[in-house]
Order: sequence, then structure tokens, then C-alpha cells
Amino acid sequence: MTSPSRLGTPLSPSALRVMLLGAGELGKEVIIALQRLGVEVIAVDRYANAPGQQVAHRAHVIDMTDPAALRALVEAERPHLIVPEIEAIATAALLEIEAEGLAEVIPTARAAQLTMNREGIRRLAAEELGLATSPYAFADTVQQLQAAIDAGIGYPCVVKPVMSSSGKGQSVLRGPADVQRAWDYAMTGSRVQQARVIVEGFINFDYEVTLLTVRAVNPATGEVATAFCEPIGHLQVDGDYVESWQPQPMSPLALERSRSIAERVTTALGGRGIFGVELFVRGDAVWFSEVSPRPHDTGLVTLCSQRQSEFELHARAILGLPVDTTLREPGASAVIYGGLDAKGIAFEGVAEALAVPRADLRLFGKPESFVKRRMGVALAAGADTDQARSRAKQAAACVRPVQGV
Ligand SMILES: Nc1ncnc2c1ncn2[C@@H]1O[C@H](COP(=O)(O)OP(=O)(O)OP(=O)(O)O)[C@@H](O)[C@H]1O
Ligand SMILES: NCC(=O)N[C@@H]1O[C@H](COP(=O)([O-])[O-])[C@@H](O)[C@H]1O
Ligand SMILES: [Mg+2]
Repeated sequence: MTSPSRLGTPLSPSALRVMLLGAGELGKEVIIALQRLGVEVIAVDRYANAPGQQVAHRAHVIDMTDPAALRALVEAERPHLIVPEIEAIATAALLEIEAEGLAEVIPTARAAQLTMNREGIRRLAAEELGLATSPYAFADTVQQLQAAIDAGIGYPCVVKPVMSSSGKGQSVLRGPADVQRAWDYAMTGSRVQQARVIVEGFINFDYEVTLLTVRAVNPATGEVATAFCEPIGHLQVDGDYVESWQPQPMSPLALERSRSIAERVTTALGGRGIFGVELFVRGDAVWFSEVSPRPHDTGLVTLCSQRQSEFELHARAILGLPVDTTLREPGASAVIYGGLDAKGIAFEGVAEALAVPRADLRLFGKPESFVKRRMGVALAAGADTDQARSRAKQAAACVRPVQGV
């Protein structure tokens, strides 16, 4: 399908309608970018008042893993573009919707399907494209898991549900005593009822990066071309990102290899939009880990470091508009967790946070806080990433989530 050729007026017959499937903190920023271009936006999530729903034209709450519910909503709203914002979606329904020409799926329905399940994207990357990855195997029972580790994966290794994100259900195994616990934990963290895990050999990397890669129409040629952002370095705790910074210095060879991997995997997935390509680096060696065919949480830093954030890049790319991936200045982000289980929480210390030089905040407005739920992020620019990181962490530490009433 060709990209949308013109933009209209929201809430009128000329409107260009975009439906986001998932409306968390990442979708909220995409929606704001789309709203600025006069796009009509419909935000869908599994719960009411999700962050992106608070800034969209319309909001719907459905079980997005239910193919009938998803299809009925698409038929009722008739969006031109469907933008998956999370992985847990009835992707078979998206394939049908795309095949029938009912709506265009971003970047493609096949990309959403392949990346929803770690098995799909891992087999594509390692077995079809021949990219370097950690050694891996899949297991449906704890016995199969043990057998795969004994047959060659070894220890340490990492076990993850095939369908999960943000580190949910993921653990590192140091020896045979950890196997049962890792299996049980994976079963609690799986996004959908599926007793299947991936076990990966542990890569002892020097650092890891997200290489944001954009597939957008080049106005000079009219063809889709690939552009890269500067690499983003990040720190993960228990499989969830806590800090990110841009640019991450890399050797010329490691950067070249990273771009080559990113180009190959995103070309194989196709379509238009931004991709977060996750890579592990040791010296000049680079391993592909996984890819999000959508903005990446570690890319929140681009809100303060790039001319166009990853959210603006996604919005422009999906609309068929030109993109600019230029870094403006070094920046960093630091996550603000809920720290308590409560609804309608409040935030103290915001003025102190914003008094930190070059600091900024995003408080997502999630209606319910959990101890380990990401509720906001601090951003900061600096002369270099060390300064930006220390400012972002300082600003994040000022913000204190408390009971709302
Ligand atoms: N094989 C591995 N070797 C070493 N570290 C790993 C391995 N797999 C995962 N990790 C660590 O755990 C982090 C999270 O893993 P992964 O990206 O697969 O999980 P996820 O649940 O998809 O997270 P997200 O949705 O936030 O991207 C990685 O960024 C890395 O720090
Ligand atoms: N690593 C993926 C990621 O960061 N996704 C972001 O988190 C939201 C879910 O948050 P929740 O679990 O707090 O509802 C998603 O909607 C997306 O914005
Ligand atoms: Mg990841």
C-alpha cells in the first residue's frame, strides 16, 4: 500500500485516522506528534485512561489479544493506519485486516507478528538472515529446559517467556539449582497463557545499545530508505531499562557492524516507521538481541537529545514524510518507578527536579501505580553523556511518588 499522500482535518471527512493499539508512555508521545500534524487519533488499550488515551481524539478499552474484538473495533473506526504500540495483540487479525486492504498496519502485520513472539524474530534473525545471536533453544516444559541447557546452552543462561516484555518473567540461571525457579517465574511473567520459554546463553558484553533505525520515504527518490540515529547506551536492571544516554561511543567497526545488522533485520521486516534494534557489544563483536518495530523505551532520551525524537520520527515515517535523525546534543534519561502500589498517586519534588540544569520530566499519568511500574522519566541534556546522566539521575531522584489523597 502506498503511504498517505495528504493530511486532512481531524473529525471531518478529510481526516487521516490513525489507531494506536497500546497507549502507554511511548504511544502518548507518538499521539502528541501526530496531533501536531492534524491527524485524528484513536487510542486503544486494555485499561481506561491509559496515558495515550488522555491525549487522543477517542479512546477504547478492549482485549487486544481477542481477534474478534479487534476486528470489530477496526470495522467501526475505519482507521487508515494501525500502529501497534505493544506486542500482545491478535496479530493474526492484523494480517487479515492488512490483506483485505481494510487498513495499513505499521510497519507491517508480518513484522508485528514476528516480533510478538521471541521465537519468530529469533528464527528470522539467526536462521534466515544468519545474524550473530546468543546460542538459544526453546522449551515447553521444565524438563525440556533442563535438557537444552545440558545439551549445550550451559550456564550462565537467561530464561524468558517467548511472549513478554520489559523483563517480565526473565531470570539469569547460574547453575542447575536455578532451573525450576526460573521456569516458575517465567510462567508468572508470560504475557499470554503460553508455557513456552526461550533459553539463551549469557553474552558477557562490554555494553549494550539500542540502534534506532527509521524506514521512511526519501523525498528525493520517493522510495523508502533506511536512516540511523546515534546509538543509545542503556543500563538494565532485572531486564527492565533504568537509564539511557545518547550517543554511546562505539568503535568504527562495531558501529558499522551494528548498522549492517539493523539494516538487514529492518529491511526483512519492511514497511515504514522506527525500529529499536537491540545489540550487545564486546570489543568489535556485535550480537543481535531483539527488535521492536516501534519506538523503544530506551529511546525516550531522544526527547531531549535529537532534533526529532523517536516519536516524531515514527509519526513522520508512517505518514510518508521526510525524517531527520540528527543528534542535537548529548542527553540522558532516568526512569521514575511508582515505588508504591496505589491508584491516583501524587508526585512531590517536581520543582526541585526541574531546577536541575537542563532537566525535564515526563509524568505519564498512569491511573494506577505499582512498585515496579514505570510512572515517569527524567530527561537531561549536558556537555557530554556523563554530565547528562548525572543530571537525569539527580532529577529523577528528586521526584517522590506518594499516596494521592
Ligand atoms: N542472552 C543474554 N545475555 C546477556 N544479557 C541478556 C541476554 N538476554 C537479555 N539480557 C539482558 O536483559 C535485558 C532485557 O532482555 P530482553 O530485551 O530480551 O527483554 P525484554 O523483556 O524484551 O525487554 P524490553 O521489552 O524492555 O526490550 C537486555 O537488555 C540485557 O541487558
Ligand atoms: N519495553 C516496552 C515498553 O516500555 N512499553 C511501554 O510500556 C507501556 C506499558 O506499560 P505498563 O506495563 O506500565 O502498562 C506500553 O504501552 C509502552 O508504552
Ligand atoms: Mg529488550
